[in-house]
Amino acid sequence: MTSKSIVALEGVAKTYGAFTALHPTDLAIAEGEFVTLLGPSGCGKTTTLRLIGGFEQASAGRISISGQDVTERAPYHRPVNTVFQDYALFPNMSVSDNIGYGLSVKSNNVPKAERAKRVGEAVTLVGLEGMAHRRPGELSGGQRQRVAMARAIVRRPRVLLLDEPLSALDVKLREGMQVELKRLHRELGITFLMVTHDQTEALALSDRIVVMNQGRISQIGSPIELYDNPANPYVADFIGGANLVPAELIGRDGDTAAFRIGNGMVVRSRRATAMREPGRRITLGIRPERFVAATSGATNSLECVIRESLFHGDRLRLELGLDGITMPLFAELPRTAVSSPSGVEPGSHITLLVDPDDVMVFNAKEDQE
Ligand SMILES: Nc1ncnc2c1ncn2[C@@H]1O[C@H](COP(=O)(O)OP(=O)(O)OP(=O)(O)O)[C@@H](O)[C@H]1O
Repeated sequence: MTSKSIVALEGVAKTYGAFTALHPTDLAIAEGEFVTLLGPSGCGKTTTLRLIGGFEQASAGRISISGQDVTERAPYHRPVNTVFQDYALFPNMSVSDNIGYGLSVKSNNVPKAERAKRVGEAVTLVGLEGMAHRRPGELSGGQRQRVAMARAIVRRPRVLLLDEPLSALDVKLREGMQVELKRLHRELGITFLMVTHDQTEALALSDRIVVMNQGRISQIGSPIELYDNPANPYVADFIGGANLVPAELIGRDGDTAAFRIGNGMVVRSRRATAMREPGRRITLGIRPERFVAATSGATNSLECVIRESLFHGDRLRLELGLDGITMPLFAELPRTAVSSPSGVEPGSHITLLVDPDDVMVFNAKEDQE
């Protein structure tokens, strides 16, 4: 753990009987960071959060918060607080009583006047002025979410744990609350650790994202690092999406390597500087939005058959067939890039080009990561 880490996991693992939900994991989170645990259902992100919160006991390893070993401590004796997915509000208590509850319990008995002051501040911070006397049943989903946030921050934890905090909200409200979360993080200056399976949310909010896969950390990085330089095909596909195509190295010309895909088509990449051995099998990654419509025969162009075209407002998402490649490829083009309506009819042909700087190259073995 570095001196600036506020949360540190060293070799932390969790097993349930014979099943390993979290393999031995190291993770260091700096004070004030907004870190997101991201991954598909079952990858171990909630387990990691619950281990830090103290709701699960680690099977191995050590968890430190603010430099203190809390591995054996109960949730209430850790300087963290959790916002739960379902908010877990008391239905018969007012908004202000819900928010102040944590301050009034025996182990954390804050004097009444101080309690009222802190609750008032929290109510203002989350924008619930005028609603302090309502019960949760008299609030909208977004307002209930704000109560849950206020209740978690009123105890002034060093670290706020957020378990899919926006998942109960509809899409429009979610976007609004994402802005709120970001603002709260900035104003409070405390460390946020959030779990989500929504990559857009993770990209929009986080200083760093921890991408998890099958109980292991697959990559940690800033949103830009993960999008621009994914370490493996799993991250490339999970963050932003990528066409992953098996390929074979033909040779290279200076900084540009040439690969064969499908029935002999050639794709060039400038992102494979170390690869020299012709015949080497790798996986190419091309993001759908990196394709541009081109004229036939251009360098690094692919002749594709349009299988399906989906209208996305200003963009079209095309499902494409390539000779000798069984799985479909996807391209996202500006609507204006496809001039005639018949150009997107299923069965019609299109030439797509990709810049060699945008062709990612992964070792084939990394497919498993
Ligand atoms: N109490 C438990 N007993 C047995 N297995 C469990 C228990 N809790 C979690 N698991 C298993 O551990 C794995 C990781 O679960 P976890 O809840 O951390 O996943 P997750 O990535 O948060 O997924 P989700 O987004 O669905 O919540 C899953 O396969 C899950 O079935």
